[in-house]
Amino acid sequence: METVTTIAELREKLGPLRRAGRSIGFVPTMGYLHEGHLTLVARAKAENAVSVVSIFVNPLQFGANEDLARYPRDLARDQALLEAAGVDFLFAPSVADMYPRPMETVVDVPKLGSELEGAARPGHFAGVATVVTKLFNIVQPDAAYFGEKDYQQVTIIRRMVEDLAQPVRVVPVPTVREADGLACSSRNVYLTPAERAAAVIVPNALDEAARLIRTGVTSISDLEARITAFLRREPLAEPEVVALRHPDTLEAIETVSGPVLLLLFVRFGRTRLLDNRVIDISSETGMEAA
Ligand SMILES: Nc1ncnc2c1ncn2[C@@H]1O[C@H](COP(=O)(O)OP(=O)(O)OP(=O)(O)O)[C@@H](O)[C@H]1O
Ligand SMILES: CC(C)(CO)[C@@H](O)C(=O)[O-]
Ligand code: BAL
Repeated sequence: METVTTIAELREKLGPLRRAGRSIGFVPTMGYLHEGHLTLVARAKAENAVSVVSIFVNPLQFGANEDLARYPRDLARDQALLEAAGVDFLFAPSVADMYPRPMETVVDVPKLGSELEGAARPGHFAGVATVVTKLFNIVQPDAAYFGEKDYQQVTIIRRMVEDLAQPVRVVPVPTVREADGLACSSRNVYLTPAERAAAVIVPNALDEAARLIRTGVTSISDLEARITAFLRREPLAEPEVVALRHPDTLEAIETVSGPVLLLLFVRFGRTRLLDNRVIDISSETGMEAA
């Protein structure tokens, strides 16, 4: 694996490979890698001739009071993991290389980006869309791999790619979980042991929602209230977003009449955990009694 730290050097390395017709698979990350990231990497490697992973903690997507400064970083450990995974190129640029002067240009998907996580983090998704567009322009991948854990993010990126005809195939990858069901996330390291133990309530709430829907609860407001109450049974959990939405458009719906997306943002202390599940009772087995 080669670690490349400048845009110019990466372009120099990838240009001949692209011109030789070798497909490039790209995994953008903010580092501090875990099994979720490594699953995206495995897909990118399996489906492309050349694999590129970026590690860049993007200041544009952090609000003034967020965790940019303390976001976990360990480049040496990440390099060892990516080397072992057989990645071809790690792109780890500095902020000065990505943003030599303040950005005047912004890519925004304002409607999808201003609600749910976007309502709690104003400007976050414009920061994501802008850096992902810039990374796509630098890497020019054939395919880019994103985790479904960040469901709103991948929905926004798919829409951006469609609207702007960006020549990239966006590949969503299912959420990878720890043994107790908690979604792998770099921010899990912020949790105290008590918060980590309590966090299992989040995947359990996804199961509870599926159970309620299977037993015939169809009112969205009823379901949201019952899932919020379920989460509140855990004293360390502070539910911030409990939303059932249309899985493709993220639009609000009133009743369950097909597949529905449950999005959860739950705070434990200062740490916000994300999770989600598309619940489709027509494809779920094991009907339960109410
Ligand atoms: N558990 C997971 N399963 C699959 N993909 C994941 C998982 N966690 C993160 N990803 C994906 O990895 C990519 C890089 O994400 P990022 O580096 O922000 O990691 P993260 O664990 O989501 O970090 P954070 O804790 O800051 O949310 C994103 O596409 C993200 O959706
Ligand atoms: C896609 C991304 C790498 C853009 O900075 C980031 O939002 C992330 O890690 O999910
Ligand atoms: N959603 C992953 C990146 C972030 O939280 O800023």
